[in-house]
Amino acid sequence: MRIAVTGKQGQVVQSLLRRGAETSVEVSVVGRPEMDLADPASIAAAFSALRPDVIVSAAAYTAVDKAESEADLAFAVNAAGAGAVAEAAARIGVPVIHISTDYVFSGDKASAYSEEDATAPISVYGRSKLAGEKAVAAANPNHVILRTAWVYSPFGANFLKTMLRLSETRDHLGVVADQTGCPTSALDIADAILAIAARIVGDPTPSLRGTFHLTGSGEASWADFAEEIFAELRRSGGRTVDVKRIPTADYPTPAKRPANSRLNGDKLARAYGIRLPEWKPSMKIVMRDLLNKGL
Ligand SMILES: NC(=O)C1=CN([C@@H]2O[C@H](COP(=O)(O)OP(=O)(O)OC[C@H]3O[C@@H](n4cnc5c(N)ncnc54)[C@H](OP(=O)(O)O)[C@@H]3O)[C@@H](O)[C@H]2O)C=CC1
Ligand SMILES: Cc1cn([C@H]2C[C@H](O)[C@@H](COP(=O)(O)OP(=O)(O)O[C@H]3O[C@@H](C)C(=O)[C@@H](O)[C@H]3O)O2)c(=O)[nH]c1=O
Repeated sequence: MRIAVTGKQGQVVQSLLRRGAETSVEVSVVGRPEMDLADPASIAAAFSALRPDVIVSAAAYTAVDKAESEADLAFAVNAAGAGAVAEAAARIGVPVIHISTDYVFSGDKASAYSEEDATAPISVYGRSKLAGEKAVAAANPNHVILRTAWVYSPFGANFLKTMLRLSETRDHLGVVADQTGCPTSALDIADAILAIAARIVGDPTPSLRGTFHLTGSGEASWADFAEEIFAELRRSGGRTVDVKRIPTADYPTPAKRPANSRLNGDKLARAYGIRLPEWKPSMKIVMRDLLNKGL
């Protein structure tokens, strides 16, 4: 199977490359400077020569706070750009697997969000990603939209790596305890993408198409996540860092984040038999990878 994925250094694209190297799946990356999602003219041409079986749309403008002051760029990349990638897939007759986010929800619901729940993003990033979902669905009926959340990995920038970096200079950290979600390893996402791609290529079954939630199993607040990271750091002989559990109001940011980001993964489990592992063991795998590299 040949997969073309958008982006180069991103967490999901790097995880797919690692998994591709471990399997017989051929993963090609399509990204800047040759293909810029903010430049529609560069998108269509980028895929035809590769002749992929499936296109994975993993690149996005992901700077949640910066998006508040760069809305035009966030929408160009996450909405128009994502739509153009899905259109490129439709033109060459292949499915597109597009990655979206928990931030399409407001966070007001008391329990985990299902795919049927109403979207109501509270940030520019969330609104741009929701517009991207709609553009993808309109451009290519042969689509799988995977909403994931709180992604971490040995690659790129993420909360886990931020915590490890801060641990080098800080003994105490205030971390918000009233936002709840599902930490998700990009390596687990890559495994799921490969399994989904293998199923949909050549199988037109309608129940395999549409929007699905895909996150690590279990749940945590950002403070729980940080505490687990520092507990693992300590177990590995690293420094001790105390987490002060704080309310969101004590950590002001330009973008609002949902208080409840938990996603219910039952639909994906029913359609594909896929459920991601619990977040704690997956987190330990990623931490071991990072600590072995000396980060
Ligand atoms: N990170 C998270 O916590 C979450 C992410 N998601 C979604 O998952 C997907 C993957 O996220 P993740 O791997 O973390 O992303 P990263 O932030 O790690 O990487 C972003 C990727 O997008 C690429 N990119 C950004 N702008 C452009 C552009 N104008 N043209 C071409 N490529 C561009 C980057 O390119 P380059 O390689 O050149 O830097 C990079 O490869 C995204 O759709 C994101 O919205 C969903 C939920 C949570
Ligand atoms: C660094 C830091 C953050 N925080 C808080 C701020 C925020 O509420 C929360 C997470 O902060 P971050 O900015 O790292 O994460 P954020 O950029 O909001 O992460 C999001 O990224 C996008 C791309 C998504 O799609 C989401 O699923 C989600 O993963 O932790 C603290 O409380 N203390 C700290 O020291």
